[in-house]
Amino acid sequence: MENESLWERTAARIGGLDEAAMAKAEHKLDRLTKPPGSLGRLEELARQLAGITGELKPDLSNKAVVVMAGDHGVCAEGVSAFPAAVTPQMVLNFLNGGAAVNVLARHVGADVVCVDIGVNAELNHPELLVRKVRPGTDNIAVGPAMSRDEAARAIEVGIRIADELAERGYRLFATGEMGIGNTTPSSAMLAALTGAEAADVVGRGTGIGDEALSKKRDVIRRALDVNRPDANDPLDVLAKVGGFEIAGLVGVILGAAARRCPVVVDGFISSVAALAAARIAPLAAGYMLPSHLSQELGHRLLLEHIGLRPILQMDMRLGEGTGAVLTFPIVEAAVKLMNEMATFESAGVSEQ
Ligand SMILES: O=C(O)c1ccc[n+]([C@@H]2O[C@H](COP(=O)([O-])O)[C@@H](O)[C@H]2O)c1
Ligand SMILES: Cc1cc2nc[nH]c2cc1C
Repeated sequence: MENESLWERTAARIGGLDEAAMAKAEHKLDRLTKPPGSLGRLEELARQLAGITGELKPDLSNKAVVVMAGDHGVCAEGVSAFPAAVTPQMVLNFLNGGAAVNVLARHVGADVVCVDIGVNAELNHPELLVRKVRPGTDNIAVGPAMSRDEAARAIEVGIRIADELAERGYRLFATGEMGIGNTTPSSAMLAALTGAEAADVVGRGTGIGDEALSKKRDVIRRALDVNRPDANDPLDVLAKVGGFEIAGLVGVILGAAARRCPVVVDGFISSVAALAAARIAPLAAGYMLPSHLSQELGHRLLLEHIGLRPILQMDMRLGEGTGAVLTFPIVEAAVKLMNEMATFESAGVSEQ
């Protein structure tokens, strides 16, 4: 429709997985020199990647992790173990290549794309994508994080970045984020979207103690009470109790799915973005690849709601896209196995 915005048009463009390519992948996997199904989740991944890309041999070697950074007004309530000033400091760390995600990205041959979508500082660096919607959200404990229009704009920032990266040849994406305080809006969104009890989905984030944890639970209850987000309207939930980097990642996921590119979903915050993306466009879930199970309380439940089964369990809870980047080699290995292994016929191995 002509009057539809970019995010609505993008969501509408997302199609189902390519069933014919998945059937071909299944047939191919069953001809390889191994007992049927014996490569377990790797076979599942190979099939899904065929369904996503429509190819049995997709070239996924150009990989990027998009790290969206934003600040949160709710930090004023004392919900994090770290001060908000760490957000811009960590953005500079990403740009200087010194953060965990940089090390892991170098290790697996992926690029880190850092985006300022809502950091409360003026940051300049030749490699920083400055797409600031506003320097930080408002405090969700007293009112909405942002306007509906800002939420839509933040989603569209993510869509445009996925588009630009796909134009530059990137084919495999990972979600990453940085934002002191962002486990609070993430838990609020999770409770709002699923109806889960706040107490069951609020964790320790960067490592708060018992006192701050009970304050954080109270802040989330107040945020839901004051804002009354509409569970059936994901944009309303994002605007009222979300964050700019979360909305930006919704856009990255929708943009990647619309271009038939796989996107590996990182930890708790990224998974909340994935849940919101799946509520906006249910078919987008097919383009998501799981990564790890975060230690953050509520992540297991969250992944169950999206239908993602984590591949790794490393007791991580860092964010930045670290778990997703660590999963890249497994994703690439799945494609290689399907294409480089000998078949029973070619290797002269008896099947029975
Ligand atoms: O990805 C996760 O599962 C995860 C779990 C806990 C914390 N984090 C990171 O820690 C920050 C948010 O924690 P907090 O305590 O400030 O809300 C933010 O920068 C996230 O990237 C990330
Ligand atoms: C140091 C630090 C690094 C991070 N990376 C992602 N979230 C983070 C939070 C903190 C506090």
